[in-house]
Amino acid sequence: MVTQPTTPTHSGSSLLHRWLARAAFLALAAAFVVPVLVAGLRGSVSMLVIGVVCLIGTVAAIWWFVAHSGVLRWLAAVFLVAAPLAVLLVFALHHLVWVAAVSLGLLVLAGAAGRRALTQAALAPHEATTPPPAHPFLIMNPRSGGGKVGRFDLAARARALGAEVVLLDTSGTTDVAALAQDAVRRGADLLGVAGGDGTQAIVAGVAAEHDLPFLVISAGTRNHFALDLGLDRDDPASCLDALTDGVEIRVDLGEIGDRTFVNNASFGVYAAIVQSDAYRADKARTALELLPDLLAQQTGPALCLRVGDTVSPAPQAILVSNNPYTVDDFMGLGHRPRLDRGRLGVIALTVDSTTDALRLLRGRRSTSVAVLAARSAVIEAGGEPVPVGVDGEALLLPTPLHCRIRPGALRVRVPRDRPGVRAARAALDWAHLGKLALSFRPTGTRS
Ligand SMILES: Nc1ncnc2c1ncn2[C@@H]1O[C@H](COP(=O)(O)OP(=O)(O)OP(=O)(O)O)[C@@H](O)[C@H]1O
Repeated sequence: MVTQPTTPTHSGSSLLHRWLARAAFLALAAAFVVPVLVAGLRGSVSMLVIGVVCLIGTVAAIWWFVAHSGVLRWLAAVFLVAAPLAVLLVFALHHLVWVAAVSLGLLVLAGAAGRRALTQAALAPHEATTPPPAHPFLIMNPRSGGGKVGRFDLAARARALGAEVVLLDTSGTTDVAALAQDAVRRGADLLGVAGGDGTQAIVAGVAAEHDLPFLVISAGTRNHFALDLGLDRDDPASCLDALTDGVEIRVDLGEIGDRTFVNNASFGVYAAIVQSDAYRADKARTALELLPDLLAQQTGPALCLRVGDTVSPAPQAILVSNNPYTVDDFMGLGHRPRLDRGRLGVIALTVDSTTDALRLLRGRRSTSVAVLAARSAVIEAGGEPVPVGVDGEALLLPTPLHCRIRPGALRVRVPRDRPGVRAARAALDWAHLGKLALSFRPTGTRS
């Protein structure tokens, strides 16, 4: 088996966000230096004094604001608001409102650049440059996504790029793990799948076992893994670019018993919802509306969830995910901004009454929902087998079931140019921004 050396690289995005951080500080400094300069050039003593006092005072106030709490922080905040107003007033009296306008513009620019820098930094995974694979092996499911393999001519395109392609015979169930293991024995140096997330998970497990890079081709219906990797879900052919112009990122894998999952394992009512047609079509609202009825009709052994010392004695639904979802919705229908945090996301629903069920519609704030992040979780059901959805595949598994995260277990080869992960608005943290501006190493590494 061949493993390629990995060379850390200054990825375009990490360079970009460090320069954005520096630009934010330059704009901030310019916002205060410009009025002082103009005052000096005009030879106005009052303007110069006010300008210098505000400049020095602002630097001190920023420090007080960042480094202290309580009254000192409040006083610093008052100064930070009052200083620009004082400068504005003095410059207005000297008919130089444009100077204040330029200053204000620079402040807005500093804030925007700073926020953008932190948002990018929060999302950009560390990329490594590795040589293109010499013997890529790809499994393609012609039935996935209603026939995307055929529609996008994926097999011919991949073969033209030097890949060995096996099309699944969907008249029966093909053992995709055995296919992948055989390819590794024959010298494959990359494994990939054009198909649903269930197939992605099985082959990703084999790739991780041999520390080989894995290629995700978004040819399924939902492509949740591809979405959270920042790949193009509308054009699966674009994923093949990774074969010729790709970089590697490392992501975590989830494990349930001896199976690998890339997205989630769902239990109880969640399992039913995840496998429903409404969910398959991404109709989150419809799936949500199913919930009260499903809870009322629920059958099967009672579940018990253990996460460290926390025990949920009788949840009706449990969702364990490879890294936590942004749970603005508790259905796990959101997305995961990072896949390399080394934590499982765990959501448990416990509903004792119809009122509770209705409260669930309020989402995360409902008292019926527990949201946790942990390295492992155990699901018990009195030793009975339970239905589980593993990356959307319906299984019946024996209990107790141990779930755990395998940090950085999977090398994923992605196209250098790709849409990327949807940005969540970052808070403007100047201390963090300062560190970013002064850093000369690539950021976005695992923490
Ligand atoms: N290993 C396999 N061998 C043969 N057929 C398979 C295999 N895995 C899945 N199939 C069949 O292929 C079809 C498509 O399944 P798959 O999960 O790949 O894609 P999908 O359902 O379109 O995507 P998603 O999982 O995102 O909803 C299903 O009818 C399934 O039964």
